[in-house]
Amino acid sequence: MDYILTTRALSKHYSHFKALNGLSMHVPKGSIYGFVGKNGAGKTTLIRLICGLQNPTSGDYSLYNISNGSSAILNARRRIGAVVETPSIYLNMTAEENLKQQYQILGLPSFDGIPDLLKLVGLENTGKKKAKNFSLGMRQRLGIAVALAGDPDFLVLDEPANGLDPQGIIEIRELILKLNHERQITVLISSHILDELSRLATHYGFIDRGHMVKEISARDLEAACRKCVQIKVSDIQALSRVLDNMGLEYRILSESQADIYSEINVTRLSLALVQENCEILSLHEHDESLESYYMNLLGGASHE
Ligand SMILES: Nc1ncnc2c1ncn2[C@@H]1O[C@H](COP(=O)(O)OP(=O)(O)OP(=O)(O)O)[C@@H](O)[C@H]1O
Repeated sequence: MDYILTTRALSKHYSHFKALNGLSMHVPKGSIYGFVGKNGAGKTTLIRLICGLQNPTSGDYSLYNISNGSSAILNARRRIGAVVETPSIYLNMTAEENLKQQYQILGLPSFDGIPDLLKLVGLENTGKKKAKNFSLGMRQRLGIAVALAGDPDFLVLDEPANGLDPQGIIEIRELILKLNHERQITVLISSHILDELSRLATHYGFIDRGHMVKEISARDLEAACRKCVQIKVSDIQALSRVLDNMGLEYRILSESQADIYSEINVTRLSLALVQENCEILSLHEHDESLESYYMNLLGGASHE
């Protein structure tokens, strides 16, 4: 797989405190990577390191396969657009003035791209309105427009939905999806709002106390979180025959247990099993959402 960002044993210590502790991370090209962790887990620290705002204590990382030890890392970083903590915008300026300012900072030859950029983030009709009079969602979108000024192919967003109202959250989500689908921009989003992330992310990295607990694709996570009915019976072969006859999808786990993935009619199933002299010993629904998957992971991590 082609990776935009990889880190190897990346650590950042503040005196004796390990904000990042041997972090290993892989952001695939074209992905929307949900970087998940509770407050203080080290998400912003990782972002600050890859943006070159701080140096690692040990370990290393690569952007576009260029190691942070190489002088070419400066060029690789130019391909990143980032909104870290709060959007870098001037509140006394309009959206257009903010973008002009950023174009000048980047030394871009003309302002021709600005109207398109304003349209892309849905701020084309804000005219003379200054950013201080924008809603939080509009400020966040302006911050993203500023981050997009250099035409990056890797966008890094630190908690982009923080403090936004439901409408603002939807607008940011749609913008991120558009950038990813239409412009092939790889996106790294740090967040602890799992429900929102689950609508976007193609990959996840779960971080706890500066350490990567698990990286998993959304597809694999969905399979791991798949809803099913867990059943325990006295005769697994009889169960298998009945489920085959009913055309249901299932997986045998042991001599007495199986997971049934299709929706079942419990009465019909139990009547059919009675015919086969097979007893149901237990039956319950298993639904592991992203939230509980995460809680289970962290529960596991805290006992390491
Ligand atoms: N300059 C610093 N000096 C000392 N400790 C720091 C410094 N910067 C960050 N930390 C600590 O490192 C830890 C990780 O911080 P970081 O900001 O990366 O967490 P985070 O996962 O982004 O959480 P949040 O969502 O709260 O921003 C925190 O405990 C924080 O207090």
